[in-house]
Amino acid sequence: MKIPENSRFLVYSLSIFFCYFLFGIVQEKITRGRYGDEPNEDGKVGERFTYVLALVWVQCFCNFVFAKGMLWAKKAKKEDQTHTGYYAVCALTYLLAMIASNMALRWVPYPTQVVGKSAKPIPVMILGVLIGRKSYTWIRYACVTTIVIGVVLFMYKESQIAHLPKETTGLGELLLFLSLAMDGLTGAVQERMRASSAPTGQQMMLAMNLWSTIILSFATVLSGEAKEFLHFATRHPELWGHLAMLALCGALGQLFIFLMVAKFGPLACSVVTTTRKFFTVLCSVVLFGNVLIPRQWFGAILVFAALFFDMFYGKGNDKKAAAAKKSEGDLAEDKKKLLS
Ligand SMILES: Nc1ncnc2c1ncn2[C@@H]1O[C@H](COP(=O)(O)OP(=O)(O)O)[C@@H](O)[C@H]1O
Repeated sequence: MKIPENSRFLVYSLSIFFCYFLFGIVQEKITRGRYGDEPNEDGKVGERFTYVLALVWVQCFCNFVFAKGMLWAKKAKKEDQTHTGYYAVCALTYLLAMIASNMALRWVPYPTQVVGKSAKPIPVMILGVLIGRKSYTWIRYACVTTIVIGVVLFMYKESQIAHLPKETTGLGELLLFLSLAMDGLTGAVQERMRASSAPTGQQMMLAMNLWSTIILSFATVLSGEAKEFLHFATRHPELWGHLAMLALCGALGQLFIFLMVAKFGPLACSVVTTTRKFFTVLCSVVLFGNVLIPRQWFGAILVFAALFFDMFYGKGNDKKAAAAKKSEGDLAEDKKKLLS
């Protein structure tokens, strides 16, 4: 049965929202919770889990196994012809983006990191044009920029930031910038894959996680984190249950991310993941009856207006822009042939 494009977009988006909502809860449990009942130096009971590289390794490995299982159960119509170099580069930029944004948390507070990362669609769009050879109309540029401005206005919280110590080394901001640049590069390489060999979501998921697992295996073993992680898991076996939950939500969420990237492109995917954070906060505002300040109302209106406008006017125009770019290219080619 052929599912209409709009319904498919909605199903993928809602699945991403749902899986990453659960993923966030389990991730918080692992990284902010305490394991065991031994008293600690900080006076609190229990040990904290601090093995970020190992945690990402587990996720990438499980995602790889999940994608392999999916492709085993239902073979793709054609072999994946994508250049291996694309996958290796993409896995590296994707990992660097994740590591940089995690490291930034040492210097900037969590709300700042979330607000900073909300700008993701902008580098994805710019590098998509500069490196990924994509073209967009001015309507799409305007809508995506408006969505990002709206989300930032909505999410920014002065109160939480004002209470933090003002040690502005600029390193946290630099890492956030680096992370955004890496997100942009990941999107740009994915655009090239789509244009050259159009792999399916499952094929992309399989290859990218294979490369990520390989890169991270070196990193976790060489840094000594693999050993420490295994000791921690042996001391606190309940961690395995939490990791299994995290891996399941993460693999399902990532499947829909890759289906979205393969079918609708990395820009659409980054808009969905960015608005996901906005909708999560909006839902909690509605559920807990929190009051919005005028700036947040304005931000929310901007997001909705730009999403609707883009839905009706953004898409068809991208095709026109691509066609215009192609005919410009053809014209230049004809001219060259005539002159030679
Ligand atoms: N274009 C993409 N390619 C591969 N994975 C992606 C892409 N976009 C998002 N993801 C995955 O989805 C997760 C959630 O994305 P997102 O909600 O934007 O969070 P973050 O701000 O941490 O990047 C990322 O950690 C990453 O694993």
